[in-house]
Amino acid sequence: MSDNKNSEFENAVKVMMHHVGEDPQREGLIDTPSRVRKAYEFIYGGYKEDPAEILKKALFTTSNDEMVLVKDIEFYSTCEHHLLPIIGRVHVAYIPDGKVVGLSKIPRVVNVFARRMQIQEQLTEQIADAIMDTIAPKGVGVVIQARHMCMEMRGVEKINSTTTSSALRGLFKKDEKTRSEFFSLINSPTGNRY
Ligand SMILES: Nc1nc2c(ncn2[C@@H]2O[C@H](COP(=O)(O)OP(=O)(O)OP(=O)(O)O)[C@@H](O)[C@H]2O)c(=O)[nH]1
Ligand SMILES: [Zn+2]
Repeated sequence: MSDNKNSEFENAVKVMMHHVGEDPQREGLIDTPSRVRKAYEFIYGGYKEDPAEILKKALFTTSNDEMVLVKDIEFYSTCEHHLLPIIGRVHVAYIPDGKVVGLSKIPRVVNVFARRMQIQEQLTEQIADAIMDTIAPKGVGVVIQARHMCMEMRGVEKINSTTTSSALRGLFKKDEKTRSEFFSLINSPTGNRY
């Protein structure tokens, strides 16, 4: 970002601090606007990345056509209404059709979409659609379980509620057996992790 844009952002942070009753000039806050800018550049770094490009970097030919599930991918996002954290885990499964993707690319794609201003349902769908469009598998299933800080720290103040959303494509939508296999794998305990 240019110096001009950086100071524009940092001035906005000072305005916000002043608005809530702080003195942006007090010693402890002097460097805060630039820290907030750097934190935002990371937290919203997903706008600069292309999920299709990430997935295409590691596509391998296969004859395997059984379900692949990457479970418990933790993520941090922010809701587009209050810019407060959404904290949760994503489960992503797909059934290959001639191609498998490098496993690490799935959490990478989760990060790209999570590091944007989001609502949970859209995040769920974007992950499913990116995999469907780029790998062209027989089907994709994505489930997200998350906590919304805008429902905990403020607003309705419910600290124990969890929101679950799902996006099903191809066989995961059409075939009852695939869908139940997916949900039972998600719900089965991971045990000691191997
Ligand atoms: N569907 C959906 N809603 C969300 C998500 N994150 C936050 N919200 C909701 O977005 C809504 C925004 O509602 P508004 O009435 O415009 O905002 P508000 O006055 O701050 O609402 P309260 O949170 O109820 O105080 C709230 O009900 C939030 O709970 C999300 O990921 N998905
Ligand atoms: Zn919110």
